[in-house]
Order: sequence, then structure tokens, then C-alpha cells
Amino acid sequence: MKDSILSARGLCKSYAHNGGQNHILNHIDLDIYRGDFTIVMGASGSGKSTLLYTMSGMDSATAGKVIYQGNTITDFKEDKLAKLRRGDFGFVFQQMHLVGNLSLFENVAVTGYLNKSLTASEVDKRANGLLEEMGLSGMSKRLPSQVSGGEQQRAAIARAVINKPCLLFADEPTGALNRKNTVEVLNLLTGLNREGQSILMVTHDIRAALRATRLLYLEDGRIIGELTLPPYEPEEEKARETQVDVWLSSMEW
Ligand SMILES: Nc1ncnc2c1ncn2[C@@H]1O[C@H](COP(=O)(O)OP(=O)(O)OP(=O)(O)O)[C@@H](O)[C@H]1O
Repeated sequence: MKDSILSARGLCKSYAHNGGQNHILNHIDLDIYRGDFTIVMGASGSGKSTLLYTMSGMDSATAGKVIYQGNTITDFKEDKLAKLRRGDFGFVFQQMHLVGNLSLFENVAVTGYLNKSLTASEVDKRANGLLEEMGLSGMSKRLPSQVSGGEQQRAAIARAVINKPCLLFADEPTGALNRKNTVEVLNLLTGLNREGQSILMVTHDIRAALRATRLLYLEDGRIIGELTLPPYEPEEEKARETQVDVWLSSMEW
């Protein structure tokens, strides 16, 4: 029996538009399970990012609820939501949003200091360990402007997991990267998932989608399809690509 860590029930998001309402998320019922690498695909404008931000408490819902560990977080006030996002959730975006005048190490460690669940020396140790895991230990003293986009994204991933989040949210984390850096970032995310990190990612990149253990397809703010896959193995990528391609075609992607 899979362990649901985050649930949406009747989740709706609308925006006022030309005197009416533009319905972006339409009564979504969804469970995100512990240990899964869940990836949401769908056409541009189908509501993928809106789903991610509404489920992570970064954006409000128009109706329905989001439940995390038995708590209806859509009822939380902003200060409680901020604490949840800082401690329990991690975030990776297309743009890395690293602090420009802090070194890579400082960018990662500051997020740990702010959460206060580890001592400063524990944070430092974990930050150094993560930077090493991300292949960045030799450049941890450099500023973001002194490393490549792929290296910045790897530091952003280290920052996102410094507080051992229950769930890592990723919005098109490879969208701004070249092919080589994309593969490196996907390998890191796959590795984190293999170590037990639950991930919810949105993308329209099929190379990224191949890393999923669970693929969801969003159309007009509704989940219309789902595909479960075994953990990614590089030597099986061709067969996996064919399987995902067939599935995406059936979704008319
Ligand atoms: N603040 C906003 N106000 C009004 N409409 C918005 C707002 N944010 C998003 N939208 C609209 O909601 C729809 C879904 O946007 P969203 O970014 O979730 O789509 P997406 O599937 O992630 O798209 P993409 O793949 O292009 O990033 C779009 O039509 C977008 O224009």
C-alpha cells in the first residue's frame, strides 16, 4: 500500500478574465506518494506550474483543499505556510535564483541555518557533503556568476534538499540548460530519488519525463492519464522512451 504524502481534493484555481473566470485547475483529486518520482506533463498552458504552486502552498487555491500529513494546508495562514515550505518542502525552478553575492556553499548553507532544525556545524557538514555529491566541492567558494548554468542548477538542488525535505518540487529544472547539463541534473534528481527522495516535477521535456516512476498527464486543468514505470535504468532508456512515446501519443501530446 503506497503512502500518500500530499493530496489534492477538488482542487480548483481560477483567474478573473474579461469579466468572467478562467478555470486553470478543474476539481483535481490527486495523491502524491512517498518515494515516487512523480512527473506531470501536458501542453503549454495546461496548468502544470499552477498545480505545482497550488499543491506546495506557494499559491492559493480558489476551491478545494490540499492535505499534507493530515493537515489541510490550504487553510494555513502565510506564516505557517512559510515554515512548511522552508522545512518540509524543497524547491527547484527553471531559473536558479541563487543569491548573487553569496558563494555556492553559502547559498546552500543559509537555507539550512534559517530552518534551525540542525546546528550550524551540522548544516555546514551537510552542505559540504551535498556539494560533493553534486560534483561541486572544488568550486564551493565561487559565486554563482563564476560557474556554469548547470553548476548553478546543481547548487540549487543541493540548497533545495539541505533540510531533508519530505517532498522536492521541481518546475522545469532543466528548461534553461543545454543537453549535457540537462543529463547531469536529471542524473542527480534520479540519484536523489533512488536514495528515497520523493519528487514532484513538471516538465514538457520528454528526456526529463523518462526519469519518472509515475507520469501524469494534465489537460485543461484535469489529470487525464497516468503511467507507472519502474525506477529509471540508463541501459533501458530506449525501451522506456518508446513506452513513454506511445503513452504520450495516446494523450494526443
Ligand atoms: N497570475 C495569473 N493570472 C492570470 N492567468 C494566469 C496566471 N498565472 C497563470 N495563468 C494562466 O494559467 C494557465 C496555466 O498556466 P501554467 O503556467 O500553470 O501552465 P503550464 O502548463 O505550466 O505552461 P508551460 O508549460 O507553458 O509553463 C495559462 O493560460 C496562464 O496564462
